Amino acid sequence: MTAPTPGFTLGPNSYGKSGVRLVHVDRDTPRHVLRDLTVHTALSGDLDATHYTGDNTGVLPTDTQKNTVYAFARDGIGAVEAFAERLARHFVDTAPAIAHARVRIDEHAWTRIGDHSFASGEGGELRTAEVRYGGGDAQVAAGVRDLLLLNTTDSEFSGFLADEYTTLPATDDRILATAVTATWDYATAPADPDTAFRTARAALLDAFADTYSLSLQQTLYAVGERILKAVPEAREVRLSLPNRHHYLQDLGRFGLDNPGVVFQAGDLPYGLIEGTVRREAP
Ligand SMILES: O=c1[nH]c(=O)c2[nH]c(=O)[nH]c2[nH]1
Repeated sequence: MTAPTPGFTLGPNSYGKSGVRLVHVDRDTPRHVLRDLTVHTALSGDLDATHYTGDNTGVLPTDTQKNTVYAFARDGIGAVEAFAERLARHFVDTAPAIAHARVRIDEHAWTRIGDHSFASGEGGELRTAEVRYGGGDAQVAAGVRDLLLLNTTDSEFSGFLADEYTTLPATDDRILATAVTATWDYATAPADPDTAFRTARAALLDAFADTYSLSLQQTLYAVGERILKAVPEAREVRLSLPNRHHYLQDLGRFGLDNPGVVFQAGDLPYGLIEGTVRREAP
């Protein structure tokens, strides 16, 4: 379809429902299982008409997309990656104008405190999944967001470039703290996405805990490499690591020493260290 006004054209576009809040209770046994998800859908395809003329023939409403999330949840959810893929395939395979679907899911953790009682997960960590489907194989990614990690020692930062604006002192012992966002793409979908997720998360934690860090960049690489080693299906890991600075407080004013005991947790600004670690073709 041609654009209504010569000289202008529609660029890439998508539409969907963001923030679909879904809570699922499995009551099959007295020990209930609680799942708490936020689902985001984004569809694209042959949608020139709605943009150019308001002809909505090909538009599957975002309200319908939201309803589909709830209807599909009635059968159970399973791994978030699998649930996202079910939805993505449905939208593309049933809506004629829709050629591509991206479904993202954030899973909110609840900690069991009884058969039907739960407490909120610590630190607000989310498990994330993202599926892109355009016919053929789905592309599946998994990850975590806001996973708070902190090492009280085994972290240095020195030897950096210094110019006339540099005031940062070199340190051979600092707190290293971050809120990890990590996403790993699967080259082939793992047979058991929950096990793959747990393996990747454990590798991430181990790498953070046992890497003697000379920079957060070095830690980023170590974490990414450890995930790729632990999960053979993972092809690439993308990491975003805010440096949650902790400032040693000068207690000399009060006649007190401070051998790495009392810190101010910084807020803004923060360093943001981001990078991708890839598996090379053999
Ligand atoms: O691990 C670090 N990497 C940096 O690039 C950086 N820059 C900075 O001021 N502190 C740090 N820490």
